[in-house]
Amino acid sequence: MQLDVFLKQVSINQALNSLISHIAEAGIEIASLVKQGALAGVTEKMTTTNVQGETQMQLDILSHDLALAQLRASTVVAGVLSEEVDAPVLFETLDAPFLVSMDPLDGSSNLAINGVVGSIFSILPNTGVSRLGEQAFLQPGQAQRAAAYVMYGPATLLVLTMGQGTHVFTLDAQQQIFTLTQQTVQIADQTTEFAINTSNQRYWQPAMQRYIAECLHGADGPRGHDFNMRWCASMVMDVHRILTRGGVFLYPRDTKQPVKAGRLRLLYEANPMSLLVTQAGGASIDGLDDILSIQPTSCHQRVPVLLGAKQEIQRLRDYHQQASH
Ligand SMILES: O=P(O)(O)OC[C@H]1O[C@](O)(COP(=O)(O)O)[C@@H](O)[C@@H]1O
Ligand SMILES: [Mg+2]
Ligand SMILES: [Mg+2]
Repeated sequence: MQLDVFLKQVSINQALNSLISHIAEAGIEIASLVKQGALAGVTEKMTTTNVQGETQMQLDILSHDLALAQLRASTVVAGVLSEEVDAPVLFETLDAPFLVSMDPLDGSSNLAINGVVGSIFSILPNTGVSRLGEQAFLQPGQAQRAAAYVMYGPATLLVLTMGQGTHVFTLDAQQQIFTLTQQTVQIADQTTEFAINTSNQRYWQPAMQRYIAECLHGADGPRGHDFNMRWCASMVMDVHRILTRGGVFLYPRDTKQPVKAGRLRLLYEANPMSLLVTQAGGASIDGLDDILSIQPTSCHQRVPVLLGAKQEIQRLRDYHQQASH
């Protein structure tokens, strides 16, 4: 089933359907640039840094521009918060029904090694951006109307939730149309696979030290079985693996840079991914609290992210609760 047919079947909200179609178009445009690699200059670094102080890749900027143009063209978006700009971009359509928070290119360090990258989108209701300005974006993740990522891998995928399950669409490269290939994804409650950047181990808190130590002890330790490990350095790819074959993805709080609560950004990485994962039967916490219930305090706020298999995330929550007493 093609994306537009699917949208008509599951939602009568034409504005939302149109917005998702424009996000899909942005994904198709970015995918064709990614596939050109060095021929399109996408592996080149810029001399500029973004608001996070990270060196931007040429494709970070191009993806931001392409996605912004599609969101503006939809006419149903009032403003866009992007990883690549300091303050939200407000459109002339200030009373339009939606706001979008986006990471136009996630995992961009992978471009240099021809690895998988993606784009992440969070769709929020417009609760008054004309009055509130950037405050209007500071809504908890549970307010999201939809969330999606586009994954630029061997195949280009659109993974979407509108609050009724998480669904996977694959791009037909010939026709340039997304087609439904997996409906209502379900993440298994248990897993024997974890994803974490262990080079940060010495900075983790005791609860995370305990969880990973127990996994590494495998069959000889308290868990009684061996664990496997994966780390793609691309949240889109790591989350996609969890949606398709299970597991947990962990980017915990650490003391590496004490001013940062975690590495990932709440409004355009943690929240949309948490909605996609919870809609697939998984869980997502910052250690103690559900990510989707966190009240944001600033646009580029960082947050620890532990998401995936429900029972493992509950175990992690227990360990954090025990350590906090
Ligand atoms: O470099 P590290 O510590 O492995 O971090 C990888 C994480 O950083 C990110 O690349 C951050 O995203 P950006 O590339 O959009 O800044 C995530 O995709 C990934 O999970
Ligand atoms: Mg990112
Ligand atoms: Mg990015």
